[in-house]
Amino acid sequence: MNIAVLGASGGLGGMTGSTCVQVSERILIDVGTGVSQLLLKQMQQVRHIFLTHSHSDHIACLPMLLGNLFNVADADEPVTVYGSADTIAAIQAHVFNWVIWPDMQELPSKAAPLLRLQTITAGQSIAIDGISLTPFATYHTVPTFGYSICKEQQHTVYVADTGYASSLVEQINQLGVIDDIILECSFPNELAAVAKQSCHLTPQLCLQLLAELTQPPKRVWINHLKPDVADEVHKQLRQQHPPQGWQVLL
Ligand SMILES: Nc1ncnc2c1ncn2[C@@H]1O[C@@H]2COP(=O)(O)O[C@H]2[C@H]1O
Repeated sequence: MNIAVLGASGGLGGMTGSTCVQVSERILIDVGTGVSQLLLKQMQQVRHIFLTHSHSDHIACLPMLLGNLFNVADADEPVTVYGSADTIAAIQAHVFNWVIWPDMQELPSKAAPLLRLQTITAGQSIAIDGISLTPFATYHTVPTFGYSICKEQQHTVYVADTGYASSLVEQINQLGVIDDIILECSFPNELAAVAKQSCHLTPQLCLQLLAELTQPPKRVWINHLKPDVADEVHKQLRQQHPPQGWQVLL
């Protein structure tokens, strides 16, 4: 996998920070607390941020990351934040509202802003620096995108937060040959009811989803374990064996 998962936890207090995936020096998916793995100079290189959804474990550090870009990004090379219409509307209303954080779409000036918010739709590919990112809908409590990422002849699918749904299986089956899939597994099997209610996966549901993929991914990476139940999820993942195995991202 030629992509760095800087934050693989589904919350706070885990082995790593919360969700942040570095696709390249300039491209991130989500800005959870895992972004703090980057040095200041590395943060200042980021210009494209793809959001999966509006939950705070995925956007918590977005305002402060933009703060670090204030003196380096400019109208010639602004920061673009991409997301579904729902996600963009949520961060506009609840983050960049001058109360939680200044609206950086108006700074340093409305004419030449630091930040652009760009709505994207499922199936719409965005190409940046030879890398293509295509969102698809997952099954979660708020509208959520996973991303199909094609980079250097490698196809990685970052599934993001999701529960089990046959519609998700169909979506992934349409993505073609997958080298690496990054799948969430938030709760242990005995919390299946909580997983169902909050639209997340358990080890059993991960196995079921993988078994239903028509072209099995070459490698499976698991993330987004909830910190308070992570030990049990680890144990259950070790006891179950999809054909290609799976690795838990820390
Ligand atoms: N009924 C529920 N619906 C949604 N989220 C819930 C519920 N119960 C607990 N939660 C927690 O709230 C969290 C919100 O972020 P997540 O979706 O990552 O994970 C969710 C769960 O850990």
